[in-house]
Amino acid sequence: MSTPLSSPAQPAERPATTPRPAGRLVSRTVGLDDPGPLLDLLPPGDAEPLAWVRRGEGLVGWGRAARIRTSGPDRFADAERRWRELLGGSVVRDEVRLRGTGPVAFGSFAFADASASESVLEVPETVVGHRDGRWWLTRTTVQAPGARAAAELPGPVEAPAPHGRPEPPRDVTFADGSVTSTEWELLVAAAVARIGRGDVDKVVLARDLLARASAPLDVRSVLQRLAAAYPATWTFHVDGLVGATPEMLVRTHVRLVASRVLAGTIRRTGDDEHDLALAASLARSSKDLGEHEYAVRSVVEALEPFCAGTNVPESPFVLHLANVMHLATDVTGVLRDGVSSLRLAAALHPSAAVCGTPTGAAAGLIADLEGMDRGRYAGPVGWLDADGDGEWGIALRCGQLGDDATEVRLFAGCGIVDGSDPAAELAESTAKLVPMRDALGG
Ligand SMILES: C=C(O[C@@H]1C=C(C(=O)O)C=C[C@H]1O)C(=O)O
Repeated sequence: MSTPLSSPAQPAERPATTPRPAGRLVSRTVGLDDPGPLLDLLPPGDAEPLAWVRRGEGLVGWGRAARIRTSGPDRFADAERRWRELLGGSVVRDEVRLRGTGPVAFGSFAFADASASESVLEVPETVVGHRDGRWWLTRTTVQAPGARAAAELPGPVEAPAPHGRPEPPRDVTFADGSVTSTEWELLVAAAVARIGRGDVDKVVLARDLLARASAPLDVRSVLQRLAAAYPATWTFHVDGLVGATPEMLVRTHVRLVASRVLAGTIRRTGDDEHDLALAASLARSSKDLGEHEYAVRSVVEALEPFCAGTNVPESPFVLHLANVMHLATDVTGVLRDGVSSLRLAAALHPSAAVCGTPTGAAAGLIADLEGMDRGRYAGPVGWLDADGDGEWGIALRCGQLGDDATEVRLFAGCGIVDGSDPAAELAESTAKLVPMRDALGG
């Protein structure tokens, strides 16, 4: 957890790569009986547990077998190359052979090329996974060069057991981040003016909020609350970035690829009947449909070069979450050949859902207007396996813990198009902060 809470806009003054851990990766996966809810298995003592869970399925991990840190414009390619290097000469015994078995790396990548935040791939010592009625445990070690790997495959371990309830966050207070609400509305107005001048068609502007707790937060409690309140999302924690995202940038399994695109949002009122009427109006809103179309197009255009065919539904559906509803489109495709999920995430990032259209001009406008480093917010977060398959969500509805875990920097952003109203966008961003605020008890 080394990401600073302050947000310098200049690039990191460190080499783009750090030396990889030398040695041979040795990994073994065995089947398990139902060990209980995945998030309950995370051990209390581990300050950096790893999680990727939706509706009780997914992966959790702890302990560290290896860590890859990188930054800059080549962060995706660099991380992937070093993951491949680590796997070169590895010894893997996988007795389960499902999606997510064998050695896996959890990852989180910075939004911007120039970000001061590092991007990471974390290879845990222990992973417990659950999918389609099966459970498994993977143990991974990186052995010193020259060790006799076959003789040292990690042996069977005790089945993991649920731990007691983690301490909930206490006395959390919230303060403005880089800009106040009023200042942010002015930034939105400035963005609308730039759209009016024809500089961009759409730009996604974000703001941050600082949460402070009176004692270090137990991230397991935040994860459990998020997962309970937002079951349709992917609840994640990687290297201090914790959240529950509804948006799947890209998921691959063998040659199938899928992406869930979200753009176009309306707040929920809590009154079901009224919310249904709002959902219908969202599905007819030309502003939201236009904003959504930009996002879908950016994903399809980025995927097409890798696909033998894609399937794009003609119109979006409305995804209902506890705090907001989104226009959503599930894009699917068949991949041409062995392209990894991380390579695809790199090609899709940043989609118009979190950056804008056209991408380059929107990214420039974000850098000009936002006045903060997004860190790993709105970057890809997820996991990949030894075959390159994996799941990469967009890190939304999340916060970055500070070094001592008493501070969390929360983020939320909104797509701005011609005619966007600053007050309405501020209200939308406030609604998008609700999952993390509630999980922190605020
Ligand atoms: C940028 C965020 O959300 C994105 C923007 C949306 C919008 O503007 O309608 C909807 C979903 C996400 O793609 C965020 O939650 O911070």
